[in-house]
Amino acid sequence: MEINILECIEGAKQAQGLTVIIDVFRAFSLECYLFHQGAKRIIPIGNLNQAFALKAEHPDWCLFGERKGAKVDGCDFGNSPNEIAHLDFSNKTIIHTTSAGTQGIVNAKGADEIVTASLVNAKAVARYIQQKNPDLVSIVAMGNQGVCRADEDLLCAQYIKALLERKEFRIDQEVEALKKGAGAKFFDPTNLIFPEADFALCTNVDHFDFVIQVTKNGNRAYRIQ
Ligand SMILES: O=C(O)[C@H](CS(=O)(=O)O)OP(=O)(O)O
Repeated sequence: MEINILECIEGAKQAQGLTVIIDVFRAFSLECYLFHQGAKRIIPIGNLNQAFALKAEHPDWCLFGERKGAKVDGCDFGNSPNEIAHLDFSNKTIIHTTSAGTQGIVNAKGADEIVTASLVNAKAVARYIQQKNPDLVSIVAMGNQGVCRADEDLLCAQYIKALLERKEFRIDQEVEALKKGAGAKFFDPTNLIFPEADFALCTNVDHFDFVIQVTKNGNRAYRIQ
C-alpha cells in the first residue's frame, strides 16, 4: 500500500486512490458529532450561493455555513461542535459549507473513493482502509482555509499513516502540544469565533468508531460502519 500525505486544496486536486480528506478544526469533527446526534446525511458544498439555493429548495434541511471560522449570516449554524452539543438531529439532512473541509471534498475529483477524517474518528478510518487494502491512499490535510498548513490536520494525517504502518505514535503528547500551537486560538479570550469547548471536542482522539464516506459524485456523505 502506497500512502501519500498531501496538503490543502491543491493537494486535494492531486489526490488519487482511496482519499482521506482531513479537517480537525473543525469541519469533520463537527460532522462526526452530527452523525452521532442522529443526522441522516450531509451534503458537502463548496460554494455559498449553492448552499443557500439548496436551503431555499429544502427549508427543512439544516444549513451549516462557515467562512474564516465565523458562522455565515443567514445559516442555521456555523462550524462549532459545541454550538450543537445536546441538539437532536435525528433524520435530518445537513447542508455543510466551510472554508477548508468541504472544499477538499469538492476538489478531490481524481479520487477513487473519499472518506473524511479528524482526530475523533482517526482509528476507525485507519481500520476501514486496512480492511479495503487499496494499492494507493492519499491523505489530504486541508489546512487553514484550505491554503496553508494547519498542524492539527497534518498531525491527524501522520497519525493515520502511522496506524496504517503499525508504527508507534505519541498522539496524546502531540495533542497536548496543540494547546499552545495551532489550537491556541480556542484559549484566546479575545477570540469570539472559536469557543474553548471546541478544542476538547475536536481533540477527543478516537472517540467515534465510525467512518464518513462521500458518494462517488461527491455530493452526499453518510456514516458507514
Ligand atoms: O471553522 C473552522 O474551524 C475552519 C476555519 S479555517 O478556514 O480553517 O481557518 O474551517 P474548516 O473548513 O473547518 O477548516
